[in-house]
Amino acid sequence: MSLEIKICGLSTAETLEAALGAGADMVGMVFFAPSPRHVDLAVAAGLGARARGRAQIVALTVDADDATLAAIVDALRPDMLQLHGREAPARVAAIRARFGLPVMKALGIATQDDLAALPAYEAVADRLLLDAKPPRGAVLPGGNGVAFDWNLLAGLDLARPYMLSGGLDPENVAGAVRLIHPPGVDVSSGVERGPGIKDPFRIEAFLRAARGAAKEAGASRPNGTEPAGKTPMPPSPARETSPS
Ligand SMILES: O=C(O)c1ccccc1NCC(=O)[C@H](O)[C@H](O)COP(=O)(O)O
Repeated sequence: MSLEIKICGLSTAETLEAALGAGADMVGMVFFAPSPRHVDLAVAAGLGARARGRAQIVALTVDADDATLAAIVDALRPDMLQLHGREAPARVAAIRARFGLPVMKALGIATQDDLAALPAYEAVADRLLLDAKPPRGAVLPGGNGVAFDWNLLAGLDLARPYMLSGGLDPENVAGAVRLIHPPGVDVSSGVERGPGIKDPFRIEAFLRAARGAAKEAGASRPNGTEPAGKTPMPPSPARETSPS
C-alpha cells in the first residue's frame, strides 16, 4: 500500500535534512507564535529553499488572516497549506481559492460524533488531517503528542486522502498503519527529544517503521485494492486575486 508520511514542525536545517534524507513525502513548518516549533519568515524561506522539489512543503497556520497567509506564502512558497485552527468550511474554500494552493484541513477527533464534520470539509479541502483534540487547557491546538482511538477510523471511506495524526511515534506507527491502513501519517512530538527539538534518529526510525508496515500491508492486500481516500484530488484553483 502507498503511504504518505509527513514530518511536522521542522525548524532546523539538520532535522529537515534528516526527514528529507529518510524519504519524508511532506515536511511541515509551523507558523504559530506560541509553539516551540514556530519558525519566522526568514528561517522558513531558508528551509523551503532546501526542501523544494525533494518533498512537499507544508505551511501550518492557525486561524491566520489573509495578510499573514500571504506573507507566509511569499516567504516559504509552500506546496500546501495546513489549516489547524477553527476555520469553517467556507473559510477553507476561500483560502484555497485566494492562494491557489491545495489545502489540508486538520480536524480533532475524540468520538464517533466528530466524524460528522468530515463531509462538509471533504467538499472544500484537498486533504484532511485527523488529529487528536488538544487536552483541556493546552496552549497548542496540535502537536500535543496525544492519540485518539484509531478504531474510530476503521473502514472510513472518504473521497479525499487523509492523514492519521496525534501521538504517533516510531514505536506505535506500524501498529496504526496495520490497523487502519491510512493513506498518510503525520508526526511531530513523537520524533522529538524535547518540546520543539526534533531528533534525527527518531525521524529516521519513524519513517522506517511506517514504510515497513505499509509494505507489509500492501503485500497482504488483494491486487488493485487501495485504502480509503484515494480519489484523485481536484486541481487547485488558479488564484482569485493576487494576495497582498
Ligand atoms: O506542532 C505544533 O506546535 C502545532 C502548533 C499549532 C497547531 C498545530 C501544531 N501541530 C500540528 C501537527 O500537524 C502535528 O503534527 C499534529 O498535531 C500531531 O502532533 P503530535 O501529536 O505531536 O505528533
